[in-house]
Amino acid sequence: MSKNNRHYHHKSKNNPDNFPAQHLLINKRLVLDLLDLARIQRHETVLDLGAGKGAITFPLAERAANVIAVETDPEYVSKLKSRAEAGHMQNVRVVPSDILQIQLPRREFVVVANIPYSITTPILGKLLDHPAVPLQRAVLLVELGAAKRFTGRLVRNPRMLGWRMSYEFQLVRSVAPSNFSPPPKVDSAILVIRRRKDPLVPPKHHARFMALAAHAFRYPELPLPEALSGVFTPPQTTRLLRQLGVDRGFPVSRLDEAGWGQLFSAMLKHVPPERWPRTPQPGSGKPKKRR
Ligand SMILES: C[S@@+](CC[C@H](N)C(=O)[O-])C[C@H]1O[C@@H](n2cnc3c(N)ncnc32)[C@H](O)[C@@H]1O
Repeated sequence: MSKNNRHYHHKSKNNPDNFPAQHLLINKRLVLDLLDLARIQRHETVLDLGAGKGAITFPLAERAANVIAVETDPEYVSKLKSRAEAGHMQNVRVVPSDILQIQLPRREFVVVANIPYSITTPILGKLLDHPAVPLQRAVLLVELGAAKRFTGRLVRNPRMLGWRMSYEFQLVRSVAPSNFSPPPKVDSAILVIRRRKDPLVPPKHHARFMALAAHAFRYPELPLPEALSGVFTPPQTTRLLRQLGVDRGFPVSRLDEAGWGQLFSAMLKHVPPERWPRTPQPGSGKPKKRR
């Protein structure tokens, strides 16, 4: 082992905080369940984000055309590489990078991963913020609390709403800490994310929809008419509420994705563009210094 490797060995094993969230999967049945849920097809490219020693990577390689295993811990990276070489698995590519820095495939891909829980939202953001990213499905192990938030009936933030307009989220089941080594302190869950065949917002209008959602969620507790004030006129709001089948006190956070789809189409159709909420331009929030 080189000096460098020894250093990392020491870092990752004796001081796990340097590589957080190294809770490796030890239940092979659970790995197979994840692969079954992902319905991998022979021609597909699959990403394993936070590949560890390859508990998911190598079973994936038996089913998919290409597997991209992303891992930052150099000790695990070299383990992954030697295992792929020893098994003559030419369809496994090990990418020694931070998940948040990688370039995602330009062609359709799937993700199956036991991700580092500490960066769950940034990972989902990378995968789901831009509908042009060709993610088809993701089967993820995440913290149970996070899975509940992503699948809950109430949506209180525009980013999550944006994701849910293009993807369906399903909490399949909870997973006990005993399935990992070392066991995490929290319960986990299998979260499945599937791209909608018909997105509720056409990708070309995504930025416009996000501006409307940001406007409406300024105060997530507000009833719908107040949340939409400044966009729809009072008579338009009355018609919209009737169309959605809700009353004037209905909180904006309770509107479901289909309701948001209707609301957004109504805006495009009936509201003149000068009243559509604008996405703030970078830097536009700060007043310019006077010379
Ligand atoms: C929960 S473990 C899962 C390991 C393996 N997939 C398994 O199930 O046994 C998460 C892995 O992600 C790696 N990791 C943590 N942060 C990362 C990051 N920002 N980019 C890439 N890998 C990361 C850790 O080193 C760890 O191996």
